[in-house]
Amino acid sequence: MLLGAIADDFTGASDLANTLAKGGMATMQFSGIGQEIPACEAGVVALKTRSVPVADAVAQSVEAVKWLLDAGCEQIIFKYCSTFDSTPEGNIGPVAEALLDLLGEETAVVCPAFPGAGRRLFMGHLFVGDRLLSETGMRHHPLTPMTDPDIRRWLALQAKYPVGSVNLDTIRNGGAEAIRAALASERNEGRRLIVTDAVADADLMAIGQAVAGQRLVTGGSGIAQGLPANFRAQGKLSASTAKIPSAAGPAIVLCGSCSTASQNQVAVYAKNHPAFALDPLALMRGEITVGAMARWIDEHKDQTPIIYSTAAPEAVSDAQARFGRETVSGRIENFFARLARHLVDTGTRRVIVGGGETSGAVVEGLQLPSLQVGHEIDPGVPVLVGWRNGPVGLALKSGNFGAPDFFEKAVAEVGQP
Ligand SMILES: Nc1ncnc2c1ncn2[C@@H]1O[C@H](COP(=O)(O)OP(=O)(O)OP(=O)(O)O)[C@@H](O)[C@H]1O
Ligand SMILES: O=C(O)[C@@H](O)C(=O)CO
Repeated sequence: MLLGAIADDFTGASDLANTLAKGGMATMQFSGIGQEIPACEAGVVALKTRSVPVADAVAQSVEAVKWLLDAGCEQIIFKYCSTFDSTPEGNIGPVAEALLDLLGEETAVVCPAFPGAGRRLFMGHLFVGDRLLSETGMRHHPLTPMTDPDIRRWLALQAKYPVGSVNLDTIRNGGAEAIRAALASERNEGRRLIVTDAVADADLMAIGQAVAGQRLVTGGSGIAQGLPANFRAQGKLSASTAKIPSAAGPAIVLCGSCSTASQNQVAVYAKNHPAFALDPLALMRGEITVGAMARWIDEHKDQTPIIYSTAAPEAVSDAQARFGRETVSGRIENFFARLARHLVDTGTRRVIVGGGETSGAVVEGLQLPSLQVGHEIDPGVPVLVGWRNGPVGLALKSGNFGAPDFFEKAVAEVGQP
């Protein structure tokens, strides 16, 4: 393995794995660490550290990076959300600093930009589409409300070392060489985490070139766009990547995401497929069992049904107020995980999941330690293949990613070699 990465959630991991695979690296996604490592050039460890206490996030991240270094990785990516999901305490700053210390590096770029998904960083300010981050729904995120679009200021709250920046003028006027000089100048001023602008893929390619040989790079999946070329230039990549195995058989769509994009995607898919709305209140009362759900799915399996807990914000708040946020989330995630395991053990071979936490629960429920990464379905969402009594095809969709017809496309593409 040449390039190793840790991602702070599961859909984020497959987003990054997708970028590396598109860049021509044979890429694997790992659920946690410690498993046997199949032959690959890039490996992305999916963690669930976005919203855990700072000390846990740091400890898990350091442990995972040590594992990647033992596997031979020359460069490490710390992948976080393209909307910089974090609180004034962390976890992005403290994890990045712990990794700088571990790797013996003085600086690392900080670049959440992902222009393909509308996330652009200009003069240190993060935009989603044409709005500043703090003017989008992210302002009201239940766990990581993003109330300041100035990533330099937000990161400075979390970081113990001074924060620096490289702006777009430098990138556009001088390319990789100017970026390297600007990073060196920031380092000489004692600034260690360097917020680096990028509004287009070409900016990310230039930054990628500039950070060749640096041990740590941090950002959204966009920051990885320029990295495979560095390894290719050194003749380290194999010319051909192995095809992923096909996974033929019944498919199921499971959506636990309540994002605006997911609500629309569920509505579009439900027009042409059997759809079961999982009522959290009925689930809490024990009125819905995995067995009964599986029987309903079996009756409709020829039409690839969708099971979703996706609901409008008022319904989500109502369920949370009655039972507590953690309890409801945990019950729904646990239900999806057990359902997925039951279905896969009884013949389902393709599983499409909406939502980062939901995806983490399902992959852990299916006990899939390693996933091969195939082609892209929509920006940031690749086809994956794991192994549980044979190949299992998957797509793990981040809440806000994907076109309105994402689920239909995923059903058509997941399982294809
Ligand atoms: N109807 C509901 N009421 C209360 N909680 C719900 C409901 N439906 C889903 N949830 C919970 O909300 C959370 C949704 O998080 P998840 O990460 O899966 O989606 P997301 O936040 O849209 O995706 P991402 O993290 O990729 O942006 C899960 O913990 C899920 O169990
Ligand atoms: O970067 C993103 O937006 C996604 O990969 C993600 O992390 C969603 O949770």
